[in-house]
Amino acid sequence: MSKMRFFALQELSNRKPLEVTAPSNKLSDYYGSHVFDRKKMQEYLPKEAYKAVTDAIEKGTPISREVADLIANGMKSWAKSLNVTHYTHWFQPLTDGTAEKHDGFIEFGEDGGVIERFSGKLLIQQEPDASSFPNGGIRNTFEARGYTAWDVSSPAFVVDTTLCIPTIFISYTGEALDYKTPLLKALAAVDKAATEVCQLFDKNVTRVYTNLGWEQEYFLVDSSLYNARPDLCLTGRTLMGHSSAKDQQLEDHYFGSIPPRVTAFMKELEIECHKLGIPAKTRHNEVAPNQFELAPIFENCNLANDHNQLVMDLMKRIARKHHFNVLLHEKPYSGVNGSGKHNNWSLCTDTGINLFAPGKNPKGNMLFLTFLVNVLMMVYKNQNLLRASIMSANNSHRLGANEAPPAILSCFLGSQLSATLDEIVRQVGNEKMTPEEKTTLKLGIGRIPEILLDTTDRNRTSPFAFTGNRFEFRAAGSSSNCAAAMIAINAAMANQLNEFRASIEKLMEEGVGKDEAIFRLLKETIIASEAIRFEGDGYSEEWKQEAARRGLTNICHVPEALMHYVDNQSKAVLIGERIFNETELNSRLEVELEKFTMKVQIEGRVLGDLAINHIVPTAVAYQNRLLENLRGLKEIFPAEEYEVLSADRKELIREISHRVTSIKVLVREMTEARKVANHMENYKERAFAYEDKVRPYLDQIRDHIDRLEMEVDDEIWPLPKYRELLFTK
Ligand SMILES: NC(=O)CC[C@H](N)C(=O)O
Repeated sequence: MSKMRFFALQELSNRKPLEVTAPSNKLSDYYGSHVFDRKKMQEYLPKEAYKAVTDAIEKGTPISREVADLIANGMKSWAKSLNVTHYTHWFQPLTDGTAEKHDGFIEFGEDGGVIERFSGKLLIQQEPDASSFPNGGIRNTFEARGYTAWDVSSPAFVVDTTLCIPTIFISYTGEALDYKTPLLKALAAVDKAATEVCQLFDKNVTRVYTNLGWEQEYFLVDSSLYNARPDLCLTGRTLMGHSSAKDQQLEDHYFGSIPPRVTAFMKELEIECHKLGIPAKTRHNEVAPNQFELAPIFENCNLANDHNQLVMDLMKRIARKHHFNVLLHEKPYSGVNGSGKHNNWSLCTDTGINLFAPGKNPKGNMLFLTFLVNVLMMVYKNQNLLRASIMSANNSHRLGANEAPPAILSCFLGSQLSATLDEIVRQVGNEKMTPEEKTTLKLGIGRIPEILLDTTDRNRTSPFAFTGNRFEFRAAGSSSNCAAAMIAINAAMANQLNEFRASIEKLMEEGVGKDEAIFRLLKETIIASEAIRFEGDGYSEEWKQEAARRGLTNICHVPEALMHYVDNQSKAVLIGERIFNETELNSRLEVELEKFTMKVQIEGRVLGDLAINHIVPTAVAYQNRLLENLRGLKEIFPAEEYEVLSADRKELIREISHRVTSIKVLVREMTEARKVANHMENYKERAFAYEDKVRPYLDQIRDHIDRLEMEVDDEIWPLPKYRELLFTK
């Protein structure tokens, strides 16, 4: 093993950036070339089939079997033009990735000869085995079979020689087993609720779309080094490793010049993204050494999320070509920045209004303020659901550490906008407002665009920050499926908007005018949600105390945070808005808890193995060399001098012994703790036991190993060190 580290370092010295050439100098020549978009549909589909697809996308009308056959045939013809041989339903089970099973177009024709066919039936629906994917107990109670069904709103695309059809994935009995199904429901719920609120202001609005712009952070590490670190290979993070003398202290990596091998990787990644119609736009070095970011232009949420899933997959594949491994884990290295996947979220009407951007007149601004204030209330009431939606074994290492938002939810608005809200509270009285009062208020509200233009500040420490025309949910983790956060946020927003509208209608029924009803309710909501507004440093210790005083929750314990998926408020939102039924919600919780348990279990096993089979033998070998040295010293020096000369080595031998013993004891105890937890019948108890009883050992064992790393001869240390992992370009 120890040789691996040195082979790896040797191999590295010969690496060169790969040559990457774009298919054309003009991006538009190949942008979307691998997507069955509207233009290609028009070209490859008969008129009636084209109309059926666009109707299905826009109005949700079902597609008949006959038409599906026509569409499938057209799709196949297009795919053949790209030398495609296989097709697959492409879906997003509750794992950390996507799923696909390729089938060839090959079939026997009537005369027994071989033909290539793709039927409407296969396009629309397929039946993978649901029991082999995480299903949170649904499979135990029902049949194992599952269905994948075509999501017409996301276009088919070609990767390599396979035609991929985005689908939802449900059980035989109709329960969602994926991220896409509830996401589509949450998007529909917020569409309906937001449209109804918009109609209080503007009857022309008939739909509200959700936009998502994600920012994918990641680390790259040379494949040779990666392969020499079993912990990286098996858990996605380093379970040990003393910090490098230099890491990100000098802040010299962020936005720095991108290393040539990385540029080559990024270029190829972007080309592949563009072929797939993924509007990749921004690339840069992130804060930690060897950390980078890719961000596209925002898109419709469902499509944006498919694209993010696709990008994560592309990254892994393209990185390998460039002799890199991409680390999507939220915290691959302790002590330096982790990786987030900030979700930029906005709502937009079919009349072209961004509901999180101030309007051109007081009326438009009232609409903006209404949505803004409802977001604050949504976050305030659903802090626990929002946290549950992004909490995981991985992300728990990131939250609250090295420039990542804390586990406390709060909203940053910027001081000016915040002051405007306070002003509304001040100006709206408890009595009926006079026309003059209303005019003054509206005038004030009318000034919002000017205010925002110059003064939208940024606050990197806020988990839910307003950034001028959208909100940025910064707590989401780099390896996660954005859908988890988007389901929670959009469902919660739908719920909040429904309540808001109901309250307005009630006031209006009681004879209060519409404007006044809105003002009053805005005031009430601003006051009620005040605790969630925070403009200061979200990383500071004071904020933790202040947040506690405000009654905000701060839950770092993973199972405890996840349990809030099923608290009363979360149920009111997720079941109330019909995103999940009771069974689905419980199964989701079970999947998340089990995922947590298994990740910690794997980490425990890997660490145990590395500690006992790699680190302890290395430490003992070094100790033997020290002993040898002592014996030599003793031979040639008089006793008194020997005592003086050998003192430090004796101390080191003692120290190494102490650490080796501690590691052995701790690994044994950790294994016992795992056994106890594994025997627990109930998955909730098991997850709690893993958090409370198993996980603490990981840090304790690591601590001894990291100290040994500083003591043992570098030449025999078996695992690539942080300085090598972080600084090799
Ligand atoms: N520059 C940045 O925005 C750092 C973000 C940080 N990597 C995170 O985990 O969220």
